[in-house]
Amino acid sequence: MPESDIEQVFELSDIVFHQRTDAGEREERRWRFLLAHRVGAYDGDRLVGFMACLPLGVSVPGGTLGCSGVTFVAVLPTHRRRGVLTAMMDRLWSDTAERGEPLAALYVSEAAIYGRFGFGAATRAISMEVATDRPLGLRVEPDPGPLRLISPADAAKVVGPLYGRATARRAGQFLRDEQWWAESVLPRVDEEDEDLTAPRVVVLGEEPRGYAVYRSKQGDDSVGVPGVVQVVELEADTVEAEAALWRYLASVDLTRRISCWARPVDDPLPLLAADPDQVVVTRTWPALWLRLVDLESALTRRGWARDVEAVLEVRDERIPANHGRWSLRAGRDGASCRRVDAAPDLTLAVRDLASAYLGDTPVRRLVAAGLAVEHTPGTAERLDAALATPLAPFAADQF
Ligand SMILES: CC(=O)SCCNC(=O)CCNC(=O)[C@H](O)C(C)(C)COP(=O)(O)OP(=O)(O)OC[C@H]1O[C@@H](n2cnc3c(N)ncnc32)[C@H](O)[C@@H]1OP(=O)(O)O
Repeated sequence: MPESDIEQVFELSDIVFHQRTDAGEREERRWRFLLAHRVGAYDGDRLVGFMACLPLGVSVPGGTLGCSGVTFVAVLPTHRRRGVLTAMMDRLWSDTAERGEPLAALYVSEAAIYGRFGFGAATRAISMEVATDRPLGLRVEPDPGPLRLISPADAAKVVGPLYGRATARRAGQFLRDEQWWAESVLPRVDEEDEDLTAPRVVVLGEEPRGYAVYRSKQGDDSVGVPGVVQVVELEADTVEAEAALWRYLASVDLTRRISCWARPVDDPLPLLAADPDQVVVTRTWPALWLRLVDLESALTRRGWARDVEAVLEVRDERIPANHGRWSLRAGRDGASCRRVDAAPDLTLAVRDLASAYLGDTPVRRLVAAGLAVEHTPGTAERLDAALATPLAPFAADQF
């Protein structure tokens, strides 16, 4: 879709998402569309469908892979249920193959939409609330290093390497450049809640060992509304550094609550809290949805924790190049994956393989649910051991 049609995208998305994007906001949001591969569907000259595919890199066990970050999917209400989204998805598969991106990922508006296109929920996130009307007691000694607030403009330089290390440790994280830090992680205004302050970046240690990005909101005691610290992200090299950052966030004056929209399911804070009632996990939700667009490449270019050999029969109704039987030989020294006619050890749909790919959903659970069929007993267990990751997969970035 040509750049000159970006204005039409705003008109389309305002209708579809029931919003009004004024001229200033359009200017601020343009960067994403300029960065993206844009797929448009037209009726005459009129844009009736749109999808933005951001050229991203995502961490997988042992490395990073090219990944199309699909966002702003919209079809005019007058043109829905005629196959416009389906046609745009088909275009995405051929484009990503050309660009050499083996993966695509998205966040859903409605969970029922994307399974049919081969996407599976591949990471989960938790939302947490921390009561900070009293001191936050922790069961480890926080890192005593100095804390300093830095300008968001310096974030990429100062904490970028820390984020890079966190990305290498945990699958599902997206690579960032300076533009991504500035526009996506640290935009001045929060699109969801304009009462939140601009983001603050607090850094622990002269040689940074951890950082947190947060916004805050003034409370109103006269009506019993507490001031809130909203954590955007927090990364640290050690649990002591993590504890120091939580203690700081819990001690911000004139606030009585920390709210976190998305944290990894293995976030240590609920375990660290001396009073577990102070830290409440309010929700666990399927977060990033993944699509293995190039199955062979996706399977051979991730690291494997253990040796495994199996013939996988993968059902993929949308991408014929993936559909069929694959002999997977994987282990710590690498992996190969080639087409075979041999009898399968395990049969599953590509969307379910995507859910297992970053180590989130165990294949054994898919078998127990009747979504994968184990022809050779023990295959699911061996696959799970090989797919396992030390940390739960998680993406801090939303797009
Ligand atoms: C990653 C993101 O950007 S999430 C944001 C997604 N966008 C929205 O929710 C905005 C509002 N909705 C829309 O713009 C459109 O309805 C879309 C994009 C969800 C669907 O576009 P359409 O062109 O209508 O989809 P299309 O006609 O290709 O439908 C394909 C299949 O998906 C199904 N489908 C489409 N939307 C939905 C839905 N909301 N829930 C369940 N199934 C759905 C269709 O029924 C169809 O199935 P079928 O072939 O068995 O009949």
